[in-house]
Amino acid sequence: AIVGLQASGKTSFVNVLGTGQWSEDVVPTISFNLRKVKKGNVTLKIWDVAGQPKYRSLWERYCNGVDALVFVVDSADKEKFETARFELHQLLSQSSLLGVPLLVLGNKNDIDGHASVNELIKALQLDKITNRPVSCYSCSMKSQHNLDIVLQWLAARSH
Ligand SMILES: Nc1nc2c(ncn2[C@@H]2O[C@H](COP(=O)(O)OP(=O)(O)OP(=O)(O)O)[C@@H](O)[C@H]2O)c(=O)[nH]1
Ligand SMILES: [Mg+2]
Repeated sequence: AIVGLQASGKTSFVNVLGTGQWSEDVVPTISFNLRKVKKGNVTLKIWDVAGQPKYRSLWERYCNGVDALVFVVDSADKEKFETARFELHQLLSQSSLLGVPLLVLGNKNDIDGHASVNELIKALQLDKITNRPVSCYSCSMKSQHNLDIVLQWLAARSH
């Protein structure tokens, strides 16, 4: 399941994974989309969940039972880090999601002044998450930077 605040780039991520192509042409998600992406011999079944405030109460429902959680952050929008931190820890406090591996993506690293991985770890208090494996990568859907290691991370959590 892919969650995170609105406009962080969740749908762009799924689009780039699925088509290999970047497009600016993306609309805010309403509720959720279920997407299937085949990469080599792995088929990813992805819940792309909407990030606007009114949809955030849905996140737990779509995260329940998944092999991995991906939390996408706009690393160039530092004013939203506090809200992102709050929503992430709120989600992880749900007992149904105990132990599920977490990948935090600091997206939009093509934009000047974006936060580094270390800044994200601090701002989102990722060091306080002790009840599951946690990884954090800086990436860009636009330039496709680090998409290869993101895909490797996901493939390693499949069964
Ligand atoms: N510069 C830059 N822009 C990006 C990147 N990824 C996404 N965007 C832009 O960010 C905006 C939001 O992208 P979406 O993929 O719709 O974001 P979302 O997280 O799915 O948003 P919701 O569906 O509302 O939760 C769009 O204008 C994208 O073109 C990136 O890596 N770099
Ligand atoms: Mg979306």
